[in-house]
Amino acid sequence: MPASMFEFGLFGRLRQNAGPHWEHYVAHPFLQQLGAGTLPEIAFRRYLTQDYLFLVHFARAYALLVTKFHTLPEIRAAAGSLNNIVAELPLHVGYCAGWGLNETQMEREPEATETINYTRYVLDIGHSGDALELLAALLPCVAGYAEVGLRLLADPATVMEGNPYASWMQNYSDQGYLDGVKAAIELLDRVGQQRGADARFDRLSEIFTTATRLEGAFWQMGLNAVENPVNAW
Ligand SMILES: Cc1ncc(C[n+]2csc(CCO)c2C)c(N)n1
Repeated sequence: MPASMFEFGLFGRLRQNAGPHWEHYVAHPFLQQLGAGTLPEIAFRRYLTQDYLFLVHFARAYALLVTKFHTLPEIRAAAGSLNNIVAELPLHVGYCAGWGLNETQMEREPEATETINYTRYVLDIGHSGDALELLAALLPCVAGYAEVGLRLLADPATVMEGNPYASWMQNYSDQGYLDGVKAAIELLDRVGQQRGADARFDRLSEIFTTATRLEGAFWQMGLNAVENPVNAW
């Protein structure tokens, strides 16, 4: 995927306006350790079990987006993303199975405050705003992980061989996933043109930047489990 995918259009402007919060998200120390293969397993387990719960609520947010559209191409695009999220879950279930955790146990894991903050924020934007505001809340998640995956693969400090997190990295640089991201960025542009994004940019940017900050906090939640394993499991 060319870098221009992330740098132009409405997404590019929102990303740019998020400034250091975006950089903190896509180059977080959690990711540097993950790429090097040195991330403590407890940090990754904390992240991944919470991400399972996160994705369940994110699927709900995409279902909400479907209801906000009135044309079949848009409905198809939102439903496609919903399907992609559901498709992402086997990766989580597979990792957790390796640690003796089955899906029922994952469902029962108490939600961390970081998970509640992020998912309920997005759902609140979805309930109180229109499709464009909801897309601004969803895009840091959808497109940010593509940037994360591509950066990790391009980083000379990344080690693939023997890295227990290699399949996680591959998942987010897979061509099928990147095609979905391109479609999501284009959908944001189209909906933005229809619904007056220029006049609403400040509010859209506030939403996008808040979701970006919540992504940074989500990685940090994983790292915090190293210092505080009592609350981690
Ligand atoms: C905290 C958190 N943020 C982003 C993603 C990545 N992600 C979630 S839904 C989705 C769309 C599927 O096309 C993507 C890429 C994640 N797993 N966890």
